[in-house]
Amino acid sequence: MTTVPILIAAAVAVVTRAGAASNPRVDAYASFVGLAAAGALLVDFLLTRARRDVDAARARDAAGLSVRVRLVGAGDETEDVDASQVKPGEQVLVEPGETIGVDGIVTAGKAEVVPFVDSPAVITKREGDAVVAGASVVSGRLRVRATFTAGERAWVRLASSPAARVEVAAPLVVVGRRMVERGVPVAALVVAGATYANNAAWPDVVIAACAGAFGLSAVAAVAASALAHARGHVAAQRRGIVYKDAGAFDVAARADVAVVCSRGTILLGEPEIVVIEATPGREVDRVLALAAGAEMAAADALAAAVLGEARARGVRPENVRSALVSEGLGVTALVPNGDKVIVGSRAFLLKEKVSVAVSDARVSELEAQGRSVLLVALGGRLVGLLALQDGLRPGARAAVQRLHDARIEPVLLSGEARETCETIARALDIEHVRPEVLPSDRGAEVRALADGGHIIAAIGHAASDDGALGSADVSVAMGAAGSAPGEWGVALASDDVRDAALALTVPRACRERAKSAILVGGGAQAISLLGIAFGIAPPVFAPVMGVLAAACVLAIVREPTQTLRAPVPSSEPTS
Ligand SMILES: Nc1ncnc2c1ncn2[C@@H]1O[C@H](COP(=O)(O)OP(=O)(O)OP(=O)(O)O)[C@@H](O)[C@H]1O
Ligand SMILES: [Zn+2]
Repeated sequence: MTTVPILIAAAVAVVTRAGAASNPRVDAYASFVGLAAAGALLVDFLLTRARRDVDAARARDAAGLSVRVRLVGAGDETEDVDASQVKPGEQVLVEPGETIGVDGIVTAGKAEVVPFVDSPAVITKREGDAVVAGASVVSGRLRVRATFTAGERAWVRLASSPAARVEVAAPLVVVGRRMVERGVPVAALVVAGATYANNAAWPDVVIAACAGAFGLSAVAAVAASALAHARGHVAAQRRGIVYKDAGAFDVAARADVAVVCSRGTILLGEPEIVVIEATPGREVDRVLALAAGAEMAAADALAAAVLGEARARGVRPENVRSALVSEGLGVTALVPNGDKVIVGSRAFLLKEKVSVAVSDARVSELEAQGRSVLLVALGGRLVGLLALQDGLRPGARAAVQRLHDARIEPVLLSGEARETCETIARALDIEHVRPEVLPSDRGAEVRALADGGHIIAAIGHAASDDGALGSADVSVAMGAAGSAPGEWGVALASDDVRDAALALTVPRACRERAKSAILVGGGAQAISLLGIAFGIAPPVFAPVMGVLAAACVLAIVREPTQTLRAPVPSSEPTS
């Protein structure tokens, strides 16, 4: 973008000097050529130097993945090979102290794993979980079936092919680059036309056109915006955040609403029974026995809590048959004498035509404390209730704060009762809740949020929250890095909701800085173009402005944002 005008201007300078009637302005031509060449070289040097941190980080990432792995052969014997030689579908064994060399799904074993290179966390991985190359086993042993290998591994996928890099393929950068490419000839023509209209001699016209087309400011602006994207991507990767492609990075950067799925995302997903009550004339143990009998058919966290409580109290679950689970509502079953037992939400009991009015006040009270209430009915009558309390996950509050700071509106989406949801939301400083949404309705609920012209991100777990994740503009799937991509725009190697927030706020901050750089550089380009076209500024104004603009835009994108630099506490109080 800068070389052609310099070469043309140099040719003009040489020709006019050699000309019989030597042009008195040839010195001015020469100084433009000299300054333009020096400016272009200087800016190129500055850009290369500014990129060094990104290049170094990527080289480190790639190096961290070149490890030896134990490939499992046909007869279960293992063979030491280079990680890059493993093919998708093959299995590797990973033992304590070893790095997992491929992305994959755990097929056997259980281990404590550092989920990604440089991660401060240790999380448990077991059969069915996804792991990402670069993770390492602390204790235990894993067998992993490779999903992605060599240059397709999550950690290096976007860096290994130059065209796929976020800083090359990000829409903002692509548009900037195109504007520069198309703008240069236009600028040359405009300046040539304006100068010619002023009756200037032909060498003056050409030199002015070259100065007008000398797009150093614009080139620097686009390079700086690309650098902002590259830095954002590297910084996110340092937190175990994997973007599917540059497009996902861009949508994450533009999302202004984050739908947060509650259980397992901001709640621990380990509810405990804190209250069991029986209606007059009934026994608490009987209520628990009935609930536990029915819950044997359910497989979620609430069911696990009920069964755990029964076991802890030595209560034998009622012997039930024909159990029927209604997702997001409750369970029904038949006790031996044929009476129907119903365990579930207030809405579920109403649907099953059980009168719950007597418990309304108590249910509200418990829900106002943020508890989930399960009502228990037998033979069409309410017999008792259970209340469960789930803790907030470490970092939930910090994650919400981060979203607010980045002007991303968090929305809590949950199957829980309104009161319960609002209490949890209040504890986290979330204003908007979408309570009592059945799992099958979550996709529609997410789409409805997008109707206001918002760009919606959803944060949750791949298995339990796929309804919400699948309908968002960009989905952040926790703990999913290494699994088959294509499904989720963003996959986290960690299971930390703070990283989920960073997956949105980091690209957003980078995109903002990239935009500022384009504005500043573009503005400088316009000023030098107009100044030269109207004969207000001499041609050398263009390279001088270009160097200044380059210094400015590099400063704009240099500092990592606070979100990137702030040390993340490894734990915070959970209540
Ligand atoms: N196993 C169960 N037994 C009885 N009732 C249940 C059960 N599972 C869910 N429910 C009822 O359905 C409501 C919503 O549950 P759902 O599974 O949709 O949400 P959740 O898993 O509690 O949390 P999240 O909002 O993150 O999805 C619960 O509050 C409860 O009343
Ligand atoms: Zn807000």
